[in-house]
Amino acid sequence: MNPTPRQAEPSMPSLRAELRRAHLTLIVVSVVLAGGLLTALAWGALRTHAMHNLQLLSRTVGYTVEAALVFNDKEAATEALNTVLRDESVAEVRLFDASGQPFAHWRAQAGGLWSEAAQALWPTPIEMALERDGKVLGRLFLRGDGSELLRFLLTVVAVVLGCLAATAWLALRLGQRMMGHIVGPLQAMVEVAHAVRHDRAMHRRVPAAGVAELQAFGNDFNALLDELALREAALEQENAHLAHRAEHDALTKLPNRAAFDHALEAAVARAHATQGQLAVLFVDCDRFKQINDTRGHAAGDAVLREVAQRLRAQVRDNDIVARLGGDEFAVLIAPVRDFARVHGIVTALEHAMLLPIAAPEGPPLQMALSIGVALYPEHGTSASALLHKADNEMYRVKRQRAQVA
Ligand SMILES: Nc1nc2c(ncn2[C@@H]2O[C@H](COP(=O)(O)OP(=O)(O)OP(=O)(O)O)[C@@H](O)[C@H]2O)c(=O)[nH]1
Repeated sequence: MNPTPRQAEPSMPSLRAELRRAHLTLIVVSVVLAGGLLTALAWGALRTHAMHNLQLLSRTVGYTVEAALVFNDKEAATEALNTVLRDESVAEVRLFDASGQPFAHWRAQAGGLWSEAAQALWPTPIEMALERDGKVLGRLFLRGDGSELLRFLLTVVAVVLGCLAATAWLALRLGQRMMGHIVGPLQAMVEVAHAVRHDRAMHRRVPAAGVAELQAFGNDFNALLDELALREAALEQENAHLAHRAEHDALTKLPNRAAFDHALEAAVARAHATQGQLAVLFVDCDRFKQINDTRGHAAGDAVLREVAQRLRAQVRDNDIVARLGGDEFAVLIAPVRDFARVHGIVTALEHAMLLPIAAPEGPPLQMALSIGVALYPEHGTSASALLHKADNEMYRVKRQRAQVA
C-alpha cells in the first residue's frame, strides 16, 4: 500500500507539532521569567518601602515614650504606646530602660494563621537606642506587622499573573494564526503532491496561500503540475497511437493478424464458457497479383482498401474484420445463433464484390473473393484449429473455382 503523508514516517513529528511545541515552550519560559522577575522586583520595592516606614515609626515611638522613660512612668509609657500604635502596622514593641530591664510592652491582637504567615515575610525587627543629650534612656525593639504587606504583595502577584496570562493567551492566538498561514499551505502542497504521485490526480492544484513566499512557491508548484499534466496527456496520446498501430494494419486501418488472434482466442473462450457458437471466415482475393503486375502497386492498394471496407460493411459492429497480410482477410462472427446465417454472410460478401472498384488510374477493377468457413465447435475448438480449417476451406474453394475457370 502506498504511504500517506502522515503515515510516511510515523516516528517523526509533524511540522505543526514541532512549531507548536517550540512556541509553547517559548511562551511558558517567557511568562515564568517575566512573572518571577516582576514579582521579585515588586517584593524588593515593597520591603524597602516598609522598612523605611518602620524606621520612621520607631523614631516617632521613641520620641513619644522619651518623657515616660525620663520620669520612670511605666503606665504613661504603655498608654503612649497604645495611642501611637493603635492604627499602625506593628506586631510588637518592647521597651527597656537604661539598665536593660523591661519597661513597657505592646502587642497587636493575634491575627491567626494569616498574621503568622505575614510575620514570616517581614524583615528583622528594628532595634533602636533611645538617647537624650548623649545619655542612653533605654532601648526600643519594634517588630512590624506584615499583614498589609502580604496583602499588597498578593495583589501585585495576582495582577502580574493576570497580565501574563492575557499576554500568553494573545501570543498563543497570534502563534496559531501564524502557524495556520505557514503550515496550512505546506500541508496542502504535501497532500496535492501525494495525490498526484500515488493517485495520478493530475487535476489537483494547491490553493492560494496568505504568505508571499508560499504563494510564489504554490504558483510554481501548480505551473509544474500543469506542465506535467500536458506531458502526461501527450504521452497517453502517443501510447494510444502506438497501441493502435501495434494492432492495426496501416493500409486498411483494420485490425492486424495479432489483434485478430487475440480476439479469436477470447471469443473461443467465451463461446466455450457460454456453450455458444462462432464462425471464422478466411478471405483471399483472387488473382490479386495480376492487378499489382498490370495496374501497379497503387491500384493494388486501392483494391485492398475497398475490399476491407466492403467486408466491414457486411457484418455487425461487434464482428471483427482483420487483414491477416497481403491479400488475405479474416472475419470473426460471434456469437452465431444459426449457422445458416453464416452462409448468408458469405454470399453477401461475394455479392459485395460484384461492383467494380475504382482505380487511381485507368478503368475500374473487378475483384472476386475465395472464402473458407470454419464453425465452432463443429470444425475445431481452438483458435488455431479454426483458422487452419478456414484457411484450408478457402483453398478448396479457390481450387474449385480455378477448375471451373
Ligand atoms: N498492392 C499491394 N500488394 C500487396 C500488398 N501486400 C502483398 N501484396 C501482394 O499481393 C500479392 C499476393 O499474392 P498471391 O495471393 O500469391 O497472389 P494472387 O494473385 O492473389 O493468387 P491467388 O490467391 O492464388 O489468386 C503478392 O504479389 C504481394 O506482393 C500490399 O500491401 N499492397
